[in-house]
Amino acid sequence: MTTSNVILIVVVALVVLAIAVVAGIALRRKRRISLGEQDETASGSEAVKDGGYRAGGGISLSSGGAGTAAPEHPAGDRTEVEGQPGIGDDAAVPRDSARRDIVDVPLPDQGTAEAPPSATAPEAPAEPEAPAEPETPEPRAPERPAEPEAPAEPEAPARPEVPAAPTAPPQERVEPVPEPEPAVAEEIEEIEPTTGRLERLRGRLSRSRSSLGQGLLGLLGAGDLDEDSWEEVEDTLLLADLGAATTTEVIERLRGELASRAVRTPEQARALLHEVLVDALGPDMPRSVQALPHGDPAEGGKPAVVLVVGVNGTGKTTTTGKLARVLVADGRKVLLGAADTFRAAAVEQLATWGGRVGAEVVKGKEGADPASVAFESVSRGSDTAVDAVLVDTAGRLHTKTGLMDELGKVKRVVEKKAQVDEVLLVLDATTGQNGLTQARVFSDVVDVTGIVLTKLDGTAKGGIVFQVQRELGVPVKLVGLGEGPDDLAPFEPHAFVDALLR
Ligand SMILES: Nc1nc2c(ncn2[C@@H]2O[C@H](COP(=O)(O)OP(=O)(O)OP(=O)(O)O)[C@@H](O)[C@H]2O)c(=O)[nH]1
Repeated sequence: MTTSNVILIVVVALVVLAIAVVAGIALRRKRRISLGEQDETASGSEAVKDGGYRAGGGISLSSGGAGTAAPEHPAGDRTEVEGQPGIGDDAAVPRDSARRDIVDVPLPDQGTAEAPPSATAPEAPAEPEAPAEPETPEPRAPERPAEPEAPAEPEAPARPEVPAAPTAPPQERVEPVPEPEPAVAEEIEEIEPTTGRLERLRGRLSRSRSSLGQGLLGLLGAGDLDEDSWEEVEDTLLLADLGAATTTEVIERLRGELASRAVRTPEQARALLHEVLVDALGPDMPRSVQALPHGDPAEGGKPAVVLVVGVNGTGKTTTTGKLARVLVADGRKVLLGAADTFRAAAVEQLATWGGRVGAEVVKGKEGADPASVAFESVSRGSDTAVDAVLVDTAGRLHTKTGLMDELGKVKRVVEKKAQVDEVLLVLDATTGQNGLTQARVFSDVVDVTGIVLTKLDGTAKGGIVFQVQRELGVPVKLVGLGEGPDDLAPFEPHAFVDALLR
């Protein structure tokens, strides 16, 4: 072999080696996204919006449409339908798959005497059948025995929903409620304007902001994103309670967009993250609270009816009181129905809220039938031409079939008198996944139309907002950000994400 041949072979070998090295680097670059270098000229990036928590308006109020229907589910799939979902449990089950419907479980009680809506209402004849269970709810603890899960065959037809004759009373038996006391004319407090509340309360989200917002920005802005980094992003989202399905969706979008948009700077990453998170919050979902009357009540219009439901201690009474303040601040006349008859203190608590804004409160005796209190509240509200009747119901464990049936009955009885415009489910954001399980059961029983997520000021898991909407297909309409009387804010996806990423 000549010297020139040897040189040729060496040169060829070096060229092949160089090609291999260049190809390897190129491949590796493709898998990594570098955000470390400043590259202001990178194309496709959008101007970074200032991350201010700006709530454009106050709490949006509207009149209910004809019949209150649960909103369409925004996601194609619904995950984790039974029990406690686990991390990584993303088996998709269609939302409309068969589910146990608690409303359809017939109650054994057969009494049908309607509570007279007012002293002048005609006496309702009681049906001869004896009630199979006491109508009066027992005190909260111990709960009354749960009714059988499955309907007993022979009892199914014994409870028609439609009265036999036009003059017949509603089929639900409700007990009379004493005449309501006139509103206590206390000094009416000054109420904070509803506009800009999210801005004012932004700091209350600091725990979620540091764990979710800052955590994500730290990861995305730190530099090269390899597989380990993406796993950390995933963990951050899961720990903030976004849920498996939303987490997967967010990560897939982030990966795709980061690659295709040539995002290079932390600011660009922040803008992208903002966009992806807002989109995951369904910014177009209807979020106005349907608490405005149908026509002018002074001229025969009907008041709006809002039911406030949820498990014990989530903040129902507080939210009812806060919402009353929002309405009064909007110049509305409000009546509060204290249908939480389990706990005398709850009635007094609501009466205090009512007194502070000059709203009449309809109360039942402790242990009275909550359906009759709700019915009387709506009757009284119509008679006194209020704009909105807000009915606070007792906290009930979603696992207690009897209590859930009772809630279904409250709604059905109210519907004999007026359309229920809004059913607000109050969820405690600090309870995480358990809140979702509750939400599903309540949705089945009373067609929840809006979520109020309370105690967001006390949790690092603000991501529950994403999951709750996805799972239920019901918009979060209001958020509770403190115990103060005006610490209730409208939920606005843009402002919320701004606050998280600031
Ligand atoms: N930090 C914080 N506390 C809240 C919020 N909303 C309600 N709370 C507190 O939660 C506690 C329970 O509130 P309630 O309104 O009594 O709850 P409830 O659901 O009516 O309770 P039950 O009638 O027992 O079912 C009270 O101490 C409230 O001040 C909130 O947004 N943030």
